[in-house]
Amino acid sequence: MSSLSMQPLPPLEGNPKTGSATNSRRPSRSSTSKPDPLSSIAHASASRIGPGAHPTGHPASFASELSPEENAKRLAAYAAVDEHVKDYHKVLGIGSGSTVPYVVERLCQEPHCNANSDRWYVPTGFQSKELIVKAGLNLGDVDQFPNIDVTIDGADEVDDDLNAIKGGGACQLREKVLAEAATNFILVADSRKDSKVLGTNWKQGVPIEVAPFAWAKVFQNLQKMGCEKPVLRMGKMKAGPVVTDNGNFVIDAVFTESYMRDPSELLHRIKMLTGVLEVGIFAGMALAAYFGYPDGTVAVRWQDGRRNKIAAPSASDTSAIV
Ligand SMILES: O=C(CO)[C@H](O)[C@H](O)COP(=O)(O)O
Repeated sequence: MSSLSMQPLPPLEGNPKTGSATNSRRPSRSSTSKPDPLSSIAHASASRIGPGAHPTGHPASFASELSPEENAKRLAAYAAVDEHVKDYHKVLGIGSGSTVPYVVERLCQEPHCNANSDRWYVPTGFQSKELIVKAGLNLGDVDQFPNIDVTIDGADEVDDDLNAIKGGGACQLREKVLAEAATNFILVADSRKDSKVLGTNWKQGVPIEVAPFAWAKVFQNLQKMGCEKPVLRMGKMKAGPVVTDNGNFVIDAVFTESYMRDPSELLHRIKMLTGVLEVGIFAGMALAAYFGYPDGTVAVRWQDGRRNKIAAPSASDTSAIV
């Protein structure tokens, strides 16, 4: 994961105890009225939605400063938003990782920003919640919006059939719920994630979210399935394992190529292990995947096998989208 997604973010405004975000510009209700079920949600303020909002934290002139890899992520994200988000879409799912900030960035630009005042954004975890709140967008949750128009998310690797490995950021449980809830689930990534068979470039294994007390049993069962060396993912700058946004552990499990050639079967076998909450194999879920290339082009692969390429924007186009 790039440092972009790992930048420490300032705390949310709002109730410091609950961590709930509030927008001070929202009209206040009288104290006699019923509690507002949406009071913990950051409401968009027209003045905060628009080209000025930069969820990535970059100033407006950052385009020329991006590395080719970062620019590739940005182009993929922009192309996906431009092709799949329509003004009439009122609920969007926002994924996790270092590519997704560019999705939010695009959504805060003309013409997309014009639809933001009555659109709800559902995050896949802490990071995307912060992106949504900091951009001044309406924050929702999947229990309010079990049907999402479009979810756009990153990927660790995508195979020829658009099966994906996700969970490099340990968000796969919420990511899968939002992928399933979406009418259209779209992946965005740089070209390094584009592969024929899962496990070719992503060597870390399949991320598996497990109930903490069950991790050793799942570990043992993964070994019985043929995973030689499952790894309990450990925290960085923290003693002990990574704890997900849902309070669980993650095991990364490498499987042989023959397993990886049938990701659907592998997903179902792992999911059946007691103690497993979700598996970072997204089989047959994505409608399309957008891969940005360092030369400025974007390759698009579709669920039905179609492929197309979006040409690199000209210098004038690039300045227009910043
Ligand atoms: O699945 C994820 C987090 O759980 C991410 O979407 C995935 O790791 C891709 O991240 P990035 O865009 O930083 O490469």
